[in-house]
Amino acid sequence: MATSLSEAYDNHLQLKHIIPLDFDLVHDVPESHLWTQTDQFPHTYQTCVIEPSIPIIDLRAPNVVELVGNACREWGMFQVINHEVPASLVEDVEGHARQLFELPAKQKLKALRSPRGVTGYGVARISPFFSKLMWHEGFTIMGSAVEHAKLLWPHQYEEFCDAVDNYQKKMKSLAHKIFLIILKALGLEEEEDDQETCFSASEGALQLNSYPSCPSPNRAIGLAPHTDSLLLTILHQNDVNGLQIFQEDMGWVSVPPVPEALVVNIGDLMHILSNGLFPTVCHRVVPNEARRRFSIAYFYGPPTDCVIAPLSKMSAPRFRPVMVKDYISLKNKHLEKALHLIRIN
Ligand SMILES: C=C1C[C@]23C[C@H]1CC[C@H]2[C@@]12CCC[C@@](C)(C(=O)O1)[C@H]2[C@@H]3C(=O)O
Ligand SMILES: O=C(O)CCC(=O)C(=O)O
Ligand SMILES: [Fe+2]
Repeated sequence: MATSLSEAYDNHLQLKHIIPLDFDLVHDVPESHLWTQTDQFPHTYQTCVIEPSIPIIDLRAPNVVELVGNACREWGMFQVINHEVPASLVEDVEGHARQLFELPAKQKLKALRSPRGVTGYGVARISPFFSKLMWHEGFTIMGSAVEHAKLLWPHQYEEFCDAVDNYQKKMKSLAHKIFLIILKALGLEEEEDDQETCFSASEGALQLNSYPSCPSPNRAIGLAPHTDSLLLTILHQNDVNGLQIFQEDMGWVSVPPVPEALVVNIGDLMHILSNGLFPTVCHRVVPNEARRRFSIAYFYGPPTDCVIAPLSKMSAPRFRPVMVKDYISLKNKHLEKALHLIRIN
């Protein structure tokens, strides 16, 4: 029987790795969230001084394949405009996310993720890998959000559900469109490769992120450095800075919010498909002292029983074939080391 995306993520967590801090109650960064002096800060805190900019690509540009290909090779990330997702829908979902995270902690805990579950309210899934907690709270949706939304708003959950359903549909078709552009950039014509057939039934997950304003932003982290696991991620950010990507030669580079643009980044599975040609981009979020940041991330991935391997046209494969669900388990256990475990040396 096919494994669903949420089943693939099933692993048992302790409550301390699920319940976020009640940020309304704190006026300083508690010990549990203090990230200075930890040897777990994987890279320096320093941000890049000359800010190079991540490409902004018009999806209607005649040379879109070339632009996307260059951005994927050089950055593993780009922003898209003219993506045809209505601004009103994005604003609507952002408004609902704001309403959700502004509920009193007691109310939000009603929709807490279960220790084995993947959907609902809680800290980021990567939290157990770090000794310090993050200045962040999240709400994960896979498929319908009804079950959890009913617990939050027993009488008016429908508006929330309709908005996120609609958003997921739009994201899915946009993600598929961008995925096909990326395949073309890799020199593959539609339906040329067997793997593509598997991808046509791709799945997705939606993550609402909230990063409350932080009294001491240099001593806390919004979201610790990580790469996204699936094929690609499409992100909307509100107008509060915070997202940064790590580039070997430059350090941390900010990804500024651009009105109406969506951020696209390569995930681990795309890195494998491209045989390492496209980097899976390491990113993090730094907190803001004055304002609360919101983001909405859509993760696009193939069905979990699909096998992922470098595209057949690539010579000298650098990764061995892996089933999506097995890669997810590896990532759940080993985080960023997962990619090395499937590398052919
Ligand atoms: C479909 C996904 C993708 C997940 C896991 C699951 C649901 C939530 C996603 C995130 C969201 C926050 C960062 C991340 C790294 C995390 O901790 O949870 C993401 C992760 C991944 O890209 O692996
Ligand atoms: O909030 C952001 O900008 C980043 C979110 C993110 O990296 C994620 O949800 O995986
Ligand atoms: Fe991410």
